Formats: sequence, structure tokens, C-alpha cells
Amino acid sequence: MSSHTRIACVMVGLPARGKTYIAQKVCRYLKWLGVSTKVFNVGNYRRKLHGSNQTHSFFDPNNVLGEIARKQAAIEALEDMIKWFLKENGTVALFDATNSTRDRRNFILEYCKKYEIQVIFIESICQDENIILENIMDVKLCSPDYKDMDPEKAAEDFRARISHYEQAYEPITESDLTYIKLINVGSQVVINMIQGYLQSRIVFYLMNLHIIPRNIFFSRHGESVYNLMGKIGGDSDLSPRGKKYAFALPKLIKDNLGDQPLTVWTSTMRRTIQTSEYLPYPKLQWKALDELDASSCDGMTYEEIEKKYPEDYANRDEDKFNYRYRGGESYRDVVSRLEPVIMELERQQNILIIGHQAILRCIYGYFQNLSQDDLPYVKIPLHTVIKLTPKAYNCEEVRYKVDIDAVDTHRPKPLKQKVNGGVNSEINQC
Ligand SMILES: O=P(O)(O)OC[C@H]1O[C@@](CO)(OP(=O)(O)O)[C@@H](O)[C@@H]1O
Repeated sequence: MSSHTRIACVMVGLPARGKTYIAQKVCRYLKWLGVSTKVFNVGNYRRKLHGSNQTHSFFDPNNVLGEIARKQAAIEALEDMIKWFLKENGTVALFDATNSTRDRRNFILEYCKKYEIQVIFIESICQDENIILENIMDVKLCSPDYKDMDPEKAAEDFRARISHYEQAYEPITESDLTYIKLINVGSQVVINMIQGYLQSRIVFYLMNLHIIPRNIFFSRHGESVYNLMGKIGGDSDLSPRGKKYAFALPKLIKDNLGDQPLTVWTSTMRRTIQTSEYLPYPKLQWKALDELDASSCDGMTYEEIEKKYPEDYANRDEDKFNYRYRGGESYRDVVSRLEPVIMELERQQNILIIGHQAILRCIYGYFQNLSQDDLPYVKIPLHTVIKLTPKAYNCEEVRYKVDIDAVDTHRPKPLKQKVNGGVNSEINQC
């Protein structure tokens, strides 16, 4: 057996308790950190095996055939999960289903034990009727189970499904299990027998989640003197156009937020601090938000780097996410230094981050679930505010371009040369 850590996070709870939301968020967070992670949603297996037009009676615990059919779906999902761990070297799986009886949980536990997979149960308990109702309206009625049904009938059927599960539901009480219970979306958290680094990271992340509506704004600093000269890095001041942008920013934010509270985060560099100058909100400087460290290339133009370090330049183009500047950082390094920022962002409400090109790409990549290939090329133009509004399963995005010219600092993904010297083929430009 391998010494590779394998963790199955097994969701537990009645329908409409946000289990899928939690599973998806944990998956996105861990993938962003570079941990190989996958969600196994038993509902999808059920629909594949038994169709998507089952009414609530399918979920009645007294319906023996329904019970067998549901177990069959769970077994298929479980088998796929094991295959993924073994063949694709997976690290964390999220097993997304109600898993609401002791019997089902023991079955999963025994199955995972055989393959030395650690199991952590994540139970979501919610007694707040409003949250449950919102979840039904926002998420469940759009599910493939109800896609062609009248919304009122669908809600009624879904409520009946919940009461079937309520009849058989056994909350976790077993003291020898590893678990975290999230009660009323994190207003109370109970943890038991959590072990090891990765399990602790998952638990800490879950403890920081909330679902209060809010906006996250991103802006790069105004155009800097170095931007104008085509130089990277440094700690230069804003250009005259950059200063104009700093002056225009408060109105844009106010027009969007009205009198809602906001906190502004900047890096410790002059260009972000100067951009925040006129914003009438509390401000916080983060060293972790400083731009990717190009070290020996700091202060050079891309052309100068290509001339002086042609091999490095080519290596960066080959794998920009992993390329580390000599003595400096890679995008991968930046992602790990930004982890506390992401954690804090999850805890906070309205935030405006005034940052740098590479830094904002990494944070944006987390919220928009970008792959490591695409993340270092995403366009984060100067003099543009990006507003993200977290929704049930994704983030809504609006971009506001301020009408003040600025240079374009985006270098597109280079064209891939064919090995045999043939035609160039373009790869996935952002
Ligand atoms: O990873 P690439 O695409 O080189 O972009 C990062 C670069 O963007 C720059 C501008 O070229 O960021 P910024 O001006 O936002 O601080 C450089 O300082 C930084 O090295």
C-alpha cells in the first residue's frame, strides 16, 4: 500500500442543507492549493442508473425497491471513488450524498478501511427554515430532478422527499468517528478526532465559510511609472494617468455599494497604497499581497529578460504556473503565500483588494475555479474594477472599465512550436 495520504470527506445531512455547496467549495479550495481533489455526487449516479423523474416515494425508507436502487447508486459512486484514488493518485474525495443513516456510514467506512482511506464525515445541520427554503428555491428547483416540473409542485415534492429522509435520519453521535458538524451554517461547529495536516486545513476552511450576501472587488493599482516603461516589479509611483484612476475609484465604488461597509486591502507597495488614497474606508496593508517576486529580473522589461536569460524566458513560457524566477517566486509559490488571504476573504463581507497583476490572477483563479494552465494568463487589465458576487455554486462577475487610458501589460500565452518545425498552432489564449 502507498504512504500517500487519501482522505474521503463524506457529507452527511438531510436534503437542502447545503452539502453540495460545501463539497464544491472544499474541492475548489484544495484544487487551487494543488491538492488532487474530486467530488463524487451520488445523485448524478442515481439519475444515470434510474432516470431523473423519480418522485418523492422513491426516497421513502419503506420503499424496499427504492432503497435498493439508492444503495446501488452509492456503491457505484464509491467504486469510482476508489478507482480514482488508486489509479489517478487522488488525495481528497468529497462523497456527496445524504449518508444519513448509521448503516450507510458504516458501510462507507468499512469500504474505505480496506483501501487505507481516511474518512472524515462533514455533517451539515440546519434548523433555520429560511435558509432551507432559500436553498430549495435557489438550488433544488433547478436540479435535473425537477427541470420540467411546475415550481410549486416541485417544491411540494421536495418537501415530501425531505420528510422521508427525516424519518430515517440519524445524526452522527459515534464518538470514535472523525467528523465535523456544521450547525446553522457555521454558527456552531463541533469537531471530533481530527488528525493530520490536511484534515485540519479542511476543518479550518469549513469553520470560516459563511453565506451572507456580499461583493468582492478587485482592482489593480493605477498605471505605474514602471508599467509605462514596460518594466516588471519594482516599487514605483503612479503615473499621472494612474493618479487620475486613484481619484476616480471612490465614485465607482460608492455608485456600486451605496452606504454599505467596505474594507480596502492593499499590498505594502507604493502603487497600491497610492491607488487607495482617496477611498473613505478602513484600509489594511498585507505583505502577502505584494507582487510576485521576480528577484534578479525585477526592474527589467520582458525583452531585456529574453535577451539576458533566454533559457529562463523560454522555461517560463513553457510552464508559467510552475516557473520560479531565479531567487524569486513562481505562481505556485504565490498561491501558497495567498492561502491566509483566501481564508480571511472567506470570513469577511465586502472587500476591495487593490493588488497586482499576478496576485489578482491567483485570487481570481480561486473564485473562478481556473486551471493552473489558464490562471497565469487571465486578463486583469489596469483601470478596471472586477466585481465578484458569490452565488450558490459560482461567482457572478461584472467588470467596470474606467475611462482613463493605461498601457496593456498582458502577455498572451505564446504560440506552441510544433516539434518537427511545422506550422504554429495556437493554444487556448485567454
Ligand atoms: O506573470 P506576468 O504575466 O509576468 O505578470 C506579472 C507582472 O505584472 C506586473 C506588470 O507587468 O504587475 P503590476 O504592474 O500589477 O505590479 C509586474 O510587476 C509583474 O512582474
